[in-house]
Amino acid sequence: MQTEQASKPRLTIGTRGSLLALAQAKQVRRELAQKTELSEDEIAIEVIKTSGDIILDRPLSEVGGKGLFTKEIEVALFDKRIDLAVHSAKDVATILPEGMILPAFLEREDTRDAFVSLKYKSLDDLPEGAKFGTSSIRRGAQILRQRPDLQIVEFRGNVQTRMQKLEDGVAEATLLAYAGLRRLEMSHIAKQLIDPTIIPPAPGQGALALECRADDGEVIEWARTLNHAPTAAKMVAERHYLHGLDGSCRTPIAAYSTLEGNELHIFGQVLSLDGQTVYEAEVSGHAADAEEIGKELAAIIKSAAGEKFFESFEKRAD
Ligand SMILES: NCc1[nH]cc(CCC(=O)O)c1CC(=O)O
Repeated sequence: MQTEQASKPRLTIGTRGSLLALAQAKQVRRELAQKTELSEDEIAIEVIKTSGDIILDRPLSEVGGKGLFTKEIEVALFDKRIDLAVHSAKDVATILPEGMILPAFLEREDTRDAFVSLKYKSLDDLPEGAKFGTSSIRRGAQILRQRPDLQIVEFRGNVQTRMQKLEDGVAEATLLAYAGLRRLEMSHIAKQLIDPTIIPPAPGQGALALECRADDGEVIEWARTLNHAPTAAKMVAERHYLHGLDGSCRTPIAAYSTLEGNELHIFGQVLSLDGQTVYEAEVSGHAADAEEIGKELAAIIKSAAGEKFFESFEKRAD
């Protein structure tokens, strides 16, 4: 672990060490310095390795499980080695460890997935049977739904590693969160932005979540200055929807929510791994009822798909 700046910081932010995670932590430090009495050099950034960063040689769906990219950071929060964790909201499990809260969600970036390829301009443009790289079961299922002829290949690692894999011919194309590309100033590598009404993103995609100890009043107050209420309403709906479906990261689950005035709308999609079975539904309501809206969407999809459909994912070998 390394600590950047500040010999005696007033606040220590914990983050994963990827370029994307560091960019996100620095954005939070910058915004805290603008909106609170803290200055940038009073805020340290501590890099923490998570199991998701360490276990790189196995498919993500096998390593799976909740909190793969967050657990070690939460342990550091608990041990008071850090005071505030910055996460990609889509990596945060729907149930937090005892004593932790999410005091704020930052304004959401573009939620869409981006099609990235060296040779091809769009998903439709890929030749018959081409190799498509992704370790996300959601993206794999959604791609196979659109293009059953494609061959899904395992594709782990950070954005730079995945670009190298495209160069090496491991796959002809991949999908990456456009928000991540923008934060890395790499949005130019996106060849096509995917329509979220056809391929909805992962719940939480594109938003940053802050996590801290539930009894740390000062940090909660600082963190709340960064909260973006419309984003928070969408996160509440999307996270309750995911929880209602038991988002164990082994079921392909997607959601796309929008907010017009106080009217919150959420579209949910659940697929079989091969993309051949798809359940979709949508629910609208007042943003203040975000929790109920998310739960209702999960209940509708759950009853349409049936318990057996969800159990089939849990039983897959580890
Ligand atoms: N699972 C890894 C992960 N977690 C968050 C992002 C992107 C950034 C975001 O959604 O805010 C990514 C990479 C990707 O999906 O391309």
